[in-house]
Amino acid sequence: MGDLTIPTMDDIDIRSKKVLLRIDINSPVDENGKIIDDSRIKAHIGTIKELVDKGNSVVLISHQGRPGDKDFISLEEHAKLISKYLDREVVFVEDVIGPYAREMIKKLENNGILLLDNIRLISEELIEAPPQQHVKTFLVRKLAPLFDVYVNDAFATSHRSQPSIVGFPLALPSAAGRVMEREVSALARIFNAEDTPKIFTLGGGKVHDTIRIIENLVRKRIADRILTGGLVAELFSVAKGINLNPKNMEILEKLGILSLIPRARKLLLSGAPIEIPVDYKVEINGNVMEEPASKVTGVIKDIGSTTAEIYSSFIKDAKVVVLRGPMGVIEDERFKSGSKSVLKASLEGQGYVIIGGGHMISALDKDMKIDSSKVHISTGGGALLLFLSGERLPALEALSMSVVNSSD
Ligand SMILES: Nc1ncnc2c1ncn2[C@@H]1O[C@H](COP(=O)(O)OP(=O)(O)O)[C@@H](O)[C@H]1O
Ligand SMILES: O=C(OP(=O)(O)O)[C@H](O)COP(=O)(O)O
Repeated sequence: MGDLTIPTMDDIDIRSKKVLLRIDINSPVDENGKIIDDSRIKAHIGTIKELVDKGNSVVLISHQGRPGDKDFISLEEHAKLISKYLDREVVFVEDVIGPYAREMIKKLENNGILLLDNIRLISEELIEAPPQQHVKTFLVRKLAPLFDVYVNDAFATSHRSQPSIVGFPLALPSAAGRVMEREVSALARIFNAEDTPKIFTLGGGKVHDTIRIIENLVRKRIADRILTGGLVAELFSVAKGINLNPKNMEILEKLGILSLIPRARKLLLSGAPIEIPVDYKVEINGNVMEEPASKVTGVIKDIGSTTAEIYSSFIKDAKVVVLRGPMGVIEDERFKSGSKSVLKASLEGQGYVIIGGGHMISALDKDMKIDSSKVHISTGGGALLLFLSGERLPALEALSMSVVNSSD
């Protein structure tokens, strides 16, 4: 897979084997624990189908949420959805490494599919440690001997150095699944020096994460231009000395964003190519208005139409456009237009487009034409940005350490 030297499913003997397949079907759920978006489940169907069609028996593992959180639930509903999309039986096993799970795995016949329960029921899965340590966990020692091959298709979890991600590659012949392969090869294009200018459109609410990414992008000179939106734009506007009025400052303060001002200032003073909005769409007493950035009186909810136009013209000339995090509060239809404009310009432009993060993807309209040869919609959020900012992903490191073809 390019110069990343990661084995794919084409590089290992993977017919009529017992395969342990790590997927990421961690999905948003409602207050009753019901899955409300199953796009991550759908993404893995191709990999599962290919493995089953090659006569393998497949045991699926995934996490869902984190212990203590409302979305930390069993994978029973996930099994039903996988079964529906595959149009084959998927047996849900209410166990992970106990005798029942191991017996079910041993008994599994060719072409059979099991989904074990939430891997984070095993506390070891929450520990971040190197592969050499994780290969010694109960989780890996109990499961690895039951399999011939490990396949990791969980790109969206590849920034975690957890046992189910980094432990198994040291214990079994391993490969990247098709989702992982597609993600990495599409994203590796970003690092092609010839593909310039590269434009990063970064918005949304995870400002602490995003400033770290921007620091990496600037230090490594990866981005030719960074267009900011959402709360990220507000931070950089304040750092530039623009008065956003007390209402917006209060919101930024409550979210702990004001503490990031010194870092944002340092970036701006270093000459980083960071663009901020010249106007905003604001809400005043329930009404929507557009105001120049220097004279904001309402609560900022989106970039303004002049900013959307300027951003769109930059985007249209780019060779690579990366979009992550919406330009505004897209849950409210009235504040979706900034995100839609930059998405539309990206899809209409000549450049290669990478869209990540659940919110920006949900702003894509059904009638927006997506040319799959130049648009990559990533399953990843944090993993995507870390990869693009040049950080090494533990999942890929571990796969590159695995012994290819040792199953022969
Ligand atoms: N100006 C703004 N003020 C408050 N929240 C905003 C603003 N712009 C965007 N957001 C919020 O950011 C959230 C999405 O950000 P984030 O979780 O970082 O994106 P993603 O899910 O794509 O990774 C949305 O809930 C949206 O309402
Ligand atoms: O949803 C995920 O990450 P994301 O919110 O950054 O896309 C992955 O499933 C990783 O989950 P985690 O952040 O609980 O380790």
